[in-house]
Parts: sequence; C-alpha cells; structure tokens
Amino acid sequence: MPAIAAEDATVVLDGTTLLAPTTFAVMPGELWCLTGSNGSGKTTLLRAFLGSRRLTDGAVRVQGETVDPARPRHRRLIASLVEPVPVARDMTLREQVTLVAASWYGNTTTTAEHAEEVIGQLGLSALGERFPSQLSSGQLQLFSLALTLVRPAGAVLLDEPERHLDTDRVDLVTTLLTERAEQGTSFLIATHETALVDACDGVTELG
Ligand SMILES: Nc1ncnc2c1ncn2[C@@H]1O[C@H](COP(=O)(O)OP(=O)(O)OP(=O)(O)O)[C@@H](O)[C@H]1O
Repeated sequence: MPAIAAEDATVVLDGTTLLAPTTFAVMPGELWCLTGSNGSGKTTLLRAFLGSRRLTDGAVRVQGETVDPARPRHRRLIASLVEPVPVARDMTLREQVTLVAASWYGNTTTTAEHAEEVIGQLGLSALGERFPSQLSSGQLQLFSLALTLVRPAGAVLLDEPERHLDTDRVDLVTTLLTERAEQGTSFLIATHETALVDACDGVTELG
C-alpha cells in the first residue's frame, strides 16, 4: 500500500484552479518531490493532505486513509513543516527540541539523547543554548526542521525545506532526509531545489 497517495486531487475555488488534477503514489521509505512553478499548487496539495485545504475532486490518502488531524493515530503518523512551527521566545533551542521529543517519547535520558542527535544532524549543536531571537533565518529554518524531525512519523510533509539555507546546509538536510527515508519514513517535499530533486525517488511536476 502506498504511504502517501493522491488520486486526481483537485482544488477549484470560485472558478479558479488552485490545483489541477494530480495523481501519484509514494511507497514506504520513498522520498518524493513536488516541483512546479510559483502558484502551481504545491502548498495547496500539502495542505490537502493535512486536512486544512478541502479538495473539490479526487482524494489524498496517507496509509490508505483520509487524514483527520483530530485523530491521535493520524497525528502520530504525520509530521509536517508546511505552516510555520510555533516557537517559544523564552526557551532555548535545545530545550524546545527536547520538549517536543519528550511529549512523544517521554521525558527520559534516551529522549534527551535523541533530541541531541537530531540537533547535531542539523548542525545546530553549538547553538543549543540560544533563544530563537538569537538565530539567523537559515538557523531558524534548521531549528524548525529539528522540531519537525525529532518526533515520530511514518510520513513527513515538507514545504520548501531549503528555505533560507546555503548550499552546504541544503546538502546536510538532503543527507538527513535520505537517511530517514532509508530507515522507512516516507517524504513528500515541495521544493525548488535541484539537489533535493536529484536525491528523490520520484518527482511529480505540477502545473
Ligand atoms: N486563499 C486563496 N484564495 C485564492 N487563491 C489562492 C489562495 N491560496 C492560494 N491561492 C492560489 O492557488 C494557487 C496555488 O498556490 P500554492 O501556494 O499552492 O502554489 P505553490 O506551488 O506552493 O507556489 P510557490 O512555489 O510560490 O510556493 C496560486 O495561484 C495561488 O495564487
């Protein structure tokens, strides 16, 4: 069964097509990219998977089911960085990543080690004691990715994870996502970044 699938997924609003009929299937452990010009419907499609944008035709499914964010099982299944992740102004980067990890895995030493590992994988170890206001735009993006990737998920939806990142950081993120995919996580990634597209198992071009 595909982990993430769209069947003729379509969004039309007041006679304007936001998303033309789109079909694809992402198998478990695959990294899948959505490409296309500005306004071609990538974010609209990701929002449809999260239940925040209603389709006018077709269907989108995660592990064979329409996503209902109110269901705890679906919340555990899907992690996303599509809308901005809320951050606390008065907690350090390390405290926040560890808190999110602890909310899913429990407050244990192993959880703290897992959080530290993700912080390290995203090149943020030296910034662990910083507050969000003390981070650059690219560092904030890496922090948002850490908050997204530190929690359990069978499917991860990302909207332009390359935002604000330099070439080395794009490579870092691409390596991490590829490793996670090899461990079984499925990814659907809207992107304009060639390096990410090159690493993908499949690409759907919108528009
Ligand atoms: N609330 C809305 N009302 C009307 N049209 C909208 C609304 N939100 C988005 N759109 C339109 O829907 C289309 C798809 O937008 P979407 O954000 O999905 O594109 P995208 O492929 O993610 O673009 P980008 O590469 O610029 O991020 C665009 O033409 C946009 O103008």
